[in-house]
Amino acid sequence: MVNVHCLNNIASCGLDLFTADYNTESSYEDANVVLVRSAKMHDLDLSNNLVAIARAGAGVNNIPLESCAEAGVVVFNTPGANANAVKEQVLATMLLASRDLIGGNKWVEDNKDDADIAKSTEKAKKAFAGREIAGKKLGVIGLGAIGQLVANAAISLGMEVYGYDPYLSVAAALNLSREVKHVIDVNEIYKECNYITVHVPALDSTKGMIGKEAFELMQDGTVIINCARDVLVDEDVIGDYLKSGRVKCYVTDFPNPKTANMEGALCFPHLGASSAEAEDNCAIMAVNEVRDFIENGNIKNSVNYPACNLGVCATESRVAVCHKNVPAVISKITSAMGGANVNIESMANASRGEYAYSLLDLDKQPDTSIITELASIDGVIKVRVVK
Ligand SMILES: NC(=O)c1ccc[n+]([C@@H]2O[C@H](COP(=O)([O-])OP(=O)(O)OC[C@H]3O[C@@H](n4cnc5c(N)ncnc54)[C@H](O)[C@@H]3O)[C@@H](O)[C@H]2O)c1
Ligand SMILES: O=C(O)[C@H](O)COP(=O)(O)O
Repeated sequence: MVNVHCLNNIASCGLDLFTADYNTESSYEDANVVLVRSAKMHDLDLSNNLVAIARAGAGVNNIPLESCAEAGVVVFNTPGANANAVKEQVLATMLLASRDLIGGNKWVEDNKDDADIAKSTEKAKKAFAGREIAGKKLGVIGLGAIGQLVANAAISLGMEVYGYDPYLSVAAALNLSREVKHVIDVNEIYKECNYITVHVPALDSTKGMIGKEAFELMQDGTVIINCARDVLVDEDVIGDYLKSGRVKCYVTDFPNPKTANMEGALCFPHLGASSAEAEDNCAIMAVNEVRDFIENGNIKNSVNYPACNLGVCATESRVAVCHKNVPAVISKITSAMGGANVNIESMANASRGEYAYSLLDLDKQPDTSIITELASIDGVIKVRVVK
């Protein structure tokens, strides 16, 4: 039985994909697999039973990736599974920041008992007039799963789109409209664009990336949309730029006591991925990744271990080894197998930074003594008999 613990609610259509071999009611302490959305895991212990964490979503800044790698816990996310939901939220907030639909709606609420509301509407409406987004310039910072969808949709809505992503993947580049102006200096976006939307992960290198220097380059009336993570924008200084009018509106999906009380900030309670479709997509992708890892040892969409795939095991046994990416580990593993007269029929190995992963298909079931021997090799982190 494989014990699964859900730290957040995970859509049932995903959980339903687990067979009777999985117990989805496990405690966190007993879990072999953890499914999570945004729950913070940095202060949680990683038990020896734990082999995988699947983030049903994109951002993994709530998970201690390095400690997990060090403990042989493979962390997965679900790239692109909630991208359309965020794209739609960005488009909606761009319109809300341009036309005062929220103010207008509030006016109707406040005047709902006025018998002459139809007449007073025509006088009141000028207070809520706005601007159109067509013909305006949108800068998209980060052209991954979400950024590319936002950029392409904005082109369709008649905007002039600038895109910046120094690490743009080939797949993302192929999906991007040719009409998107790909800039190599992000300052071009800060200087030129009326709307700026950010879609990069929260990393040490991206924290505070939209700060004083960026605000100083912007035009008056710039709209900034942050449906990625609060730490990307320097929220200690943006209030000053909202007051001066340099920034017209700061849309954030990550309210905190500062921004929730900031005039000119339009805050939402982390709704980007909260569509039924995105929740289903993420749950299904997360469970499929976990099942392939548990049942076959294969790794796809990990954020701390390399991709590695040997398909479905056709030999007597398969062993998976999480290890350090250092010399001689693999030769010691293969020597241990040879010494025990176990033949390796096929093998896959891949590395990612300091960590590596090996899958070995064997002609017979290895004794527990061989598994113990493998686990004791210097540099080996975790050994699992998959079959
Ligand atoms: N509000 C929400 O509910 C919600 C939902 C999904 C994702 N997110 C956030 O949005 C982020 C992006 O999601 P995604 O699915 O597009 O991820 P992604 O990994 O597909 O794309 C991220 C892109 O950012 C680029 N990038 C990294 N550093 C950069 C830098 N310094 N400058 C410019 N580009 C840089 C990468 O090359 C990549 O193309 C996530 O990490 C998460 O924090 C929020
Ligand atoms: O990074 C993500 O995928 C989003 O921030 C969504 O988070 P959620 O799953 O908690 O809604």
